[in-house]
Formats: sequence, C-alpha cells, structure tokens
Amino acid sequence: MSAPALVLIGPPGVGKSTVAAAVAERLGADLRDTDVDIEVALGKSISDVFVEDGEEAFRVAEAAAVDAALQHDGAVVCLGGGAVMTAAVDEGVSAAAARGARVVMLDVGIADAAKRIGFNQSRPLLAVNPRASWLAMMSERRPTYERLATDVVDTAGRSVEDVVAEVLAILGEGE
Ligand SMILES: Nc1ncnc2c1ncn2[C@@H]1O[C@H](COP(=O)(O)OP(=O)(O)O)[C@@H](O)[C@H]1O
Ligand SMILES: O=C(O)C1=C[C@@H](OP(=O)(O)O)[C@@H](O)[C@H](O)C1
Ligand SMILES: [Mg+2]
Repeated sequence: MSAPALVLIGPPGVGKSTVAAAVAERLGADLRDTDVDIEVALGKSISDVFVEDGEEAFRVAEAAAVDAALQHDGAVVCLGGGAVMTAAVDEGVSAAAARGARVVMLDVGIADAAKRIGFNQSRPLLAVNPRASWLAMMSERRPTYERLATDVVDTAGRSVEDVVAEVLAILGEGE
C-alpha cells in the first residue's frame, strides 16, 4: 500500500513548506506542497482563489489536492494549515498514518509565528486582526493537529536546520 514518508501539519507560519522542502531534498524524495498543487491546478495564487472564488471553493480544491498527494508513495507532503479541518482531509491523513506515514505537527507560539510570517497580506485568513485571528484559529485547530500527529516538534526559538534535523531523526534518517 502506498503512503507518503512524511505529512507535515500545523498552523500557518510554523515553517511547514520550508521544512518540507529541506527534508525532501535531504531524502531525495518527491515534495508535494498542496498549496502549490492547488495554485497549479487552478492557475492562480492562493490569495486570488480566496478573493475570486471564496474559501469554500478553496477547501474543495484543497481536499482534492491532499487526496492526490496522500497517494504519492514515499513523498514528503506538506499541507496548508487549515486543511485538516475538512473532514475528508482529517480522515485521509489518519488513513495515511495507518499505512505507515509519519504525521508530524510543527508547533509554534504566537511570538515566533508573528516574526516568521510578519502577518502580511499573503495569508488571506490572517489579513484582518492577524494576532487575534491566529490565536483563535490555533485554539480551534490545536486538538485536531494533536490528535492526528504521530509526532510533535516544537519549533519555537529554533533554526530551520535544527527542526529539519529533528524531523529527519523521526524518520530514522539522522545525521
Ligand atoms: N524554525 C524556524 N525558525 C525561524 N524561521 C523559520 C523557521 N521555520 C520557518 N521559518 C521561516 O518562517 C517563514 C514561514 O514559513 P513557511 O514554510 O511558509 O510556513 P508554513 O508553510 O507553515 O506557513 C519562512 O520565511 C521561513 O523561512
Ligand atoms: O491556515 C489556513 O487556513 C491556510 C494556510 C495556508 O497555508 P500555510 O499553512 O502553509 O501558510 C494556505 O493553505 C491558506 O492561506 C489557508
Ligand atoms: Mg506552507
């Protein structure tokens, strides 16, 4: 049964896309960042999808992109922060874990998240009142992230390289 090697979940700005790219390179594995897959499939940026088509349309496209990525054997898969709140995605990630994928939650607090993403315009859900929105989003999502995760990596105050090394160790690919 095919399964990705790794599925990265966690809030926006925690470093999923950055860490996934580095881990995939180190493993020589295929990288599937589902936000990139959605942009290719719809031919526009995530921000434009939200503005022109709305969040509901984005979540439909996202569920399809995640479903395809979770069938990609041996891949390093990186989800958008809100993906697991869609029931089909939640079930798909659980099923991938049952087939052997490691599901790693990257965790972070508000202080580091704010520094990393600068709370700028590129994440449409955080465009208005970014700090309060991030905190509310995190309290709603945290139980789902923690339930799905086979492993949790705290990224607060750590370099990208440090986080990548811990994720590689979880995969049994230490230095
Ligand atoms: N451990 C880290 N320490 C400091 N900055 C980080 C760390 N991980 C990622 N970053 C930076 O945070 C920003 C957001 O990362 P990104 O990979 O886009 O997050 P996500 O995909 O989770 O939204 C990037 O500029 C990245 O370089
Ligand atoms: O948290 C969310 O709902 C979202 C997170 C984003 O991805 P990142 O988590 O990679 O920033 C992107 O999928 C979209 O803007 C919605
Ligand atoms: Mg990302």
